[in-house]
Amino acid sequence: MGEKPEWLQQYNLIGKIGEGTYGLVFLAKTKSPPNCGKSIAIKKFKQSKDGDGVSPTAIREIMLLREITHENVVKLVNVHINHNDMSLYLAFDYAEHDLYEIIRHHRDKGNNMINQYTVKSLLWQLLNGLNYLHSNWIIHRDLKPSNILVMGEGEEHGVVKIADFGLARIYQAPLKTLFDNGVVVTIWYRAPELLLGAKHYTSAVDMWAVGCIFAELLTLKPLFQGAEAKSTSNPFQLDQLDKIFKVLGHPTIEKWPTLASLPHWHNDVSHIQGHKYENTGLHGAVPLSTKSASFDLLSKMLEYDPRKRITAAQAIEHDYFRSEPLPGRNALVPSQPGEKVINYPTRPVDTNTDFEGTTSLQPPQPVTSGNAISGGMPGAHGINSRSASRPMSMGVQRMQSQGMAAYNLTSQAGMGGGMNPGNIPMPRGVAQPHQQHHLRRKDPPGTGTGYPPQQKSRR
Ligand SMILES: Nc1ncnc2c1ncn2[C@@H]1O[C@H](COP(=O)(O)OP(=O)(O)OP(=O)(O)O)[C@@H](O)[C@H]1O
Repeated sequence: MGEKPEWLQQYNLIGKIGEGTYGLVFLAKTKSPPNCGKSIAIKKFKQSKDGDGVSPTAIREIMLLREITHENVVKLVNVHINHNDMSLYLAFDYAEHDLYEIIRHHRDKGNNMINQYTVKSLLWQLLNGLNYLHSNWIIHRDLKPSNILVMGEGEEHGVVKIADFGLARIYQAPLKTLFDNGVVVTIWYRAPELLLGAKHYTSAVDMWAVGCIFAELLTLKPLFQGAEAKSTSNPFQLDQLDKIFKVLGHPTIEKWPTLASLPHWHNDVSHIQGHKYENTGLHGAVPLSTKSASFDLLSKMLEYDPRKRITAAQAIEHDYFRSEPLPGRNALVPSQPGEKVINYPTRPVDTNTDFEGTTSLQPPQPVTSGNAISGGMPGAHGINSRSASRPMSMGVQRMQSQGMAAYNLTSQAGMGGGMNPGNIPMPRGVAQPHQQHHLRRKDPPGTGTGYPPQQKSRR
């Protein structure tokens, strides 16, 4: 194990909490005031095989991410670059839960459905955060249940935080390279225009993913669970399209005029255009009345033509959110008086893994302090079944990290080994337009949205 980097000395490293596309995620606690004992999630980004460092483009993007401040977007609190190997560490506010685990918890309890109030509150806050990101010209591009975090006990209990935003752009540059590694990423939430070969991402791809997640919250099952084709440099995923068409029917040129210009629409004519899909309909896949506001909203999120797909700004104004039960800030409170509070499992922590990813860090220790952790950490003595069956076990292999060109940090004034965003205020309470700190990029008008007034009392 190497020397503990100097910047890390401000934290007590507790252990590993997860592993994703870009690297490992650790739980740490701040040592000194004012936030002594506060839980922090530190992401260590993988090095490329060549040991390349952080690219100038990545640095620029990260500088922008530091300015993101919204109640429904996870806060990037610190950036560290390890000069020895030019590896990158991002420190985020810690969230105890995520939608992947919440959905799994309900499924494991015998398909015990998530209550309507919780579904609506989770969805509204997800859209609220997304509206903020889109307003700042940030497209997430990899929205899925494990990237949608929910705060544990404390002042922000039950508040949704979007994670991993902007990272796809830093590490995945052009769409094509996503597939060049010959490994597989989750495609269940991928929009049809991307599956059909569209070269550019628009914010509509995120809205498609939200539609898939909405349906999954309602049914506890992924809506379009395609089998991923491996080792292809081609984003065309026939099985995933097949799953979509089985539910929604074929897209047509009449309804989606630019369809004909998408490369893969022509590539496999016999499969794509020739196949007949019988008895299709979204109503068969979700337990919603076709006349309900929820069905209307879901259909608008799963609109084939990305230009007609509902935007986040439009969605938060939809009638679904204006009818009972109204959405609230704490999505995890019981929806009815007398209803039982659900104790979602806390994240297990592997205390045997250090920042190098392998060595024994310290003897296993109970983790009880800190404001974001509730009810102890059942997995504090090693990874338990919860993390063992993270998305990897859903048959999804991980994409390897992209190479990062070496970057001479000394040329960047003020970018030392530790870069604290400093005094960006974190809004407390429900995000209001005036509380949102927009990025330097140009903001379109009318972008911020608070809860509808009648919802403010709900906790
Ligand atoms: N700020 C955070 N607080 C608590 N847990 C987090 C935080 N950010 C990420 N995690 C958790 O760490 C784990 C790994 O996250 P990561 O984003 O690296 O991968 P992923 O979302 O599972 O997959 P991918 O990176 O491939 O999209 C997930 O369980 C995720 O919910």
